[in-house]
Amino acid sequence: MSSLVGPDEDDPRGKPLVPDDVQDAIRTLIRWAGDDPAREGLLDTPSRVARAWKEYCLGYGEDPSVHLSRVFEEVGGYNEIVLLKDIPFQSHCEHHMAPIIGKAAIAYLPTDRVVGISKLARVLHGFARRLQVQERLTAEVADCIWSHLRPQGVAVVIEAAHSCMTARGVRTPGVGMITSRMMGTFLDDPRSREEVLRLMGY
Ligand SMILES: Nc1nc2c(ncn2[C@@H]2O[C@H](COP(=O)(O)OP(=O)(O)OP(=O)(O)O)[C@@H](O)[C@H]2O)c(=O)[nH]1
Ligand SMILES: [Zn+2]
Repeated sequence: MSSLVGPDEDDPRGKPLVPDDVQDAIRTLIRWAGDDPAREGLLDTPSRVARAWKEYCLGYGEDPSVHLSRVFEEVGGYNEIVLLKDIPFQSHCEHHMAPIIGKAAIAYLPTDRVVGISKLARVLHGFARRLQVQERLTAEVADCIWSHLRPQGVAVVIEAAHSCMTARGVRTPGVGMITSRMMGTFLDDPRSREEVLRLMGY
């Protein structure tokens, strides 16, 4: 029986098997789009597409907050903004399942503990590798850091291009969507907010 979780033991490259009904669904889509799923070039496409989608959606298999469980408390009393900016990410919009490609800036004002900076990017990717709207992605990243790190403030700004607007529909290339979520100090204190936005380059 085929399974999406285990490796394909017949395949030396260990690719996961794709269930027949998933492949059939992609064949139906190819046919509906106007091509012949039985032609040679498309024979392996259904399993490739399915595996690609499993990879785009890896976030469903993880709890991004686990990345924030390892904290460092010996930071020499550092209590200023920590900012990771220009973090590239990819997601897919839940309306069209089309790529969202952008960058994020994630900042927090620590209380008594910090996390390894790579973990902020891991949290972002954990939520981005799902079907999303940009507003929810922004909120989920900020809320996760807020509730698991308990800092004085969190600021997340995401800027992205939506392929559903550039490659189809309104077909307006070059347009960017910006979303932000400010929490704690960055929400309450205009000067902290200004400072973090300036450091982010906005
Ligand atoms: N707010 C928000 N809207 C999004 C996001 N991603 C895609 N959309 C929009 O979702 C909307 C879906 O609108 P619908 O009218 O249901 O779908 P549609 O007929 O395909 O719309 P068009 O894209 O205008 O052709 C579109 O306006 C998209 O631009 C997102 O992350 N946030
Ligand atoms: Zn879309």
